[in-house]
Amino acid sequence: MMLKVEHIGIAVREMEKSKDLFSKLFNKTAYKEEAVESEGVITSFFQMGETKIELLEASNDNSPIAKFIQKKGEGIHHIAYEVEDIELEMERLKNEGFTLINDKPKKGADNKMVCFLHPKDTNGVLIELCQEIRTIDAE
Ligand SMILES: CC[C@H](C(=O)O)C(=O)SCCNC(=O)CCNC(=O)[C@H](O)C(C)(C)COP(=O)(O)OP(=O)(O)OC[C@H]1O[C@@H](n2cnc3c(N)ncnc32)[C@H](O)[C@@H]1OP(=O)(O)O
Ligand SMILES: [Co+2]
Repeated sequence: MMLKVEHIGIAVREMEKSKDLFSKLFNKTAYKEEAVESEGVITSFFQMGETKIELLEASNDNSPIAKFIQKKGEGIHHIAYEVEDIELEMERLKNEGFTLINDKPKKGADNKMVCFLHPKDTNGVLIELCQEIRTIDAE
């Protein structure tokens, strides 16, 4: 079951410049900056009540963020939903006919396991599912 919008991902060219911009806009600083090598991204998170804004800069030319910005420019990249049990949700969505981009959950940022649904099945919106990594899961 999808619990809430966990974060909205925004693709940016220059993290420092965008962090300053969003810090001014939100009147608060990012609570975390984290590189996710496997995704070719550097992320910065702003807590916005129940949800977050995730800024994403490409850390290499093969990054999906580099390709996105090259094609569409900076802007909203994805919507992430928090789920209770990511494997169960992936199974449900696969049975509903959605295309899973990764067939197993993978380590994301901010202590989450994540998976993505292809935007061709979701009205052109890249959807990310995330489940908090609970210590028991990590053992
Ligand atoms: C995991 C760390 C962090 C976290 O929160 O924990 C992140 O969020 S990391 C975020 C970056 N990682 C990803 O986005 C992984 C999932 N994305 C992908 O696998 C690709 O970007 C994919 C498959 C969505 C597109 O890759 P492809 O090589 O096929 O690129 P194309 O430009 O050819 O795109 C094909 C088609 O999809 C449209 N597209 C691409 N990206 C998006 C997007 N973000 N939102 C909406 N639509 C998107 C693109 O326009 C093409 O459509 P077409 O009609 O053919 O032009
Ligand atoms: Co994300």
